[in-house]
Amino acid sequence: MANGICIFAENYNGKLEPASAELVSAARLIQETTKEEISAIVAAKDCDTVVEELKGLGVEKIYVVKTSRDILLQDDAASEVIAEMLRKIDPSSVLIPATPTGRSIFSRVAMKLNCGLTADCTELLVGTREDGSYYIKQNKPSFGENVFVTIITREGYYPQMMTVRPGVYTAPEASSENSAEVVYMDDIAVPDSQIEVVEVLPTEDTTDSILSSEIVVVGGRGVLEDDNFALVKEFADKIGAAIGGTRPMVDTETIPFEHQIGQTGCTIRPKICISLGVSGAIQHTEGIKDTKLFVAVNTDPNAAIFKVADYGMTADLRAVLENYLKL
Ligand SMILES: Cc1cc2nc3c(=O)[nH]c(=O)nc-3n(C[C@H](O)[C@H](O)[C@H](O)COP(=O)(O)OP(=O)(O)OC[C@H]3O[C@@H](n4cnc5c(N)ncnc54)[C@H](O)[C@@H]3O)c2cc1C
Repeated sequence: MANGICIFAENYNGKLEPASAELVSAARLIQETTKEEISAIVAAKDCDTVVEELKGLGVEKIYVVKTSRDILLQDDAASEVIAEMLRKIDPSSVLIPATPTGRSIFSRVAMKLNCGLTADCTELLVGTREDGSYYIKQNKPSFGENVFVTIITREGYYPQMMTVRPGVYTAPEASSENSAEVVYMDDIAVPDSQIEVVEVLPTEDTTDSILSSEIVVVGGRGVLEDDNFALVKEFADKIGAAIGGTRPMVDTETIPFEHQIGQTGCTIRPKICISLGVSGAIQHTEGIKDTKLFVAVNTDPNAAIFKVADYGMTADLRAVLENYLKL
């Protein structure tokens, strides 16, 4: 009988990807109800540091296939190895970061294991069947991000597999007091790959900056008038902030989708968030609710954004920014 919550430990150069560390928190929330063991799978050449990182985060059991080469960019070989690991472990659910690597490898793993794969979840909840068994409610935006749906893996098909959008959960604090059982699966062979990795280049992806920045300036439709956005960029530069926005900012291609904040965008947890010309729709404020200090500027004194702001300013954002930039 399938049992246990298993996390895919994505890693590069001997280090655990932050998106995989966040999954430990998602697994703990599931564990509160199902009481299952939390495990992780590692397939890597340099796995020692990754194993230590997972231990520190509170993973209870770590399954390792130590490889002679890095295989996570070789989807064919990696999916073969991971599918075999999961056949032996037989977990009831597998949580995977919704990164290009996670999506790419696990679509192949799902085929090999003849099970489903829900992509890009933004919330995982636990449901209970009449017979007392549990299942995962895999919530995610769908239909062009216009509706929010709950997907359930068909009963009897295990493991329930889902990729989870980075930034939705916060990684737990690591502790050197945590310990874990480490199981080396030496009998799993690593097959040859048809993929040769020629060179790995750093990307210019700025998503990281919005997820990790301590200060974020968020623009809404109010920023789209005149050349307000140029002022916002100048302001953000001056205070060393990353720029995020609401859906209209993405629809008008003012910012890339990766910088949309909210239910169907990303979740941010900066120390300071300055919101400019944003009305405060619930679908947006969901993505900023964990901000430590939240300041909002809006011309409409009745705007909903003021209900969630720590400090509100009923003012024209242009006047506010121009005055600040004169300082
Ligand atoms: C299923 C679903 C998922 C969604 N997901 C998301 C999501 O992830 N993220 C998201 O953002 N939205 C999302 N939306 C859309 C959301 O409902 C709102 O429509 C959107 O957040 C509104 O964006 P806004 O505040 O920029 O624009 P508006 O609601 O048009 O508000 C603009 C605000 O700017 C103010 N303003 C105008 N000019 C100025 C000025 N000069 N100075 C100061 N203030 C000014 C106005 O008073 C107004 O309050 C989703 C909707 C659905 C149905």
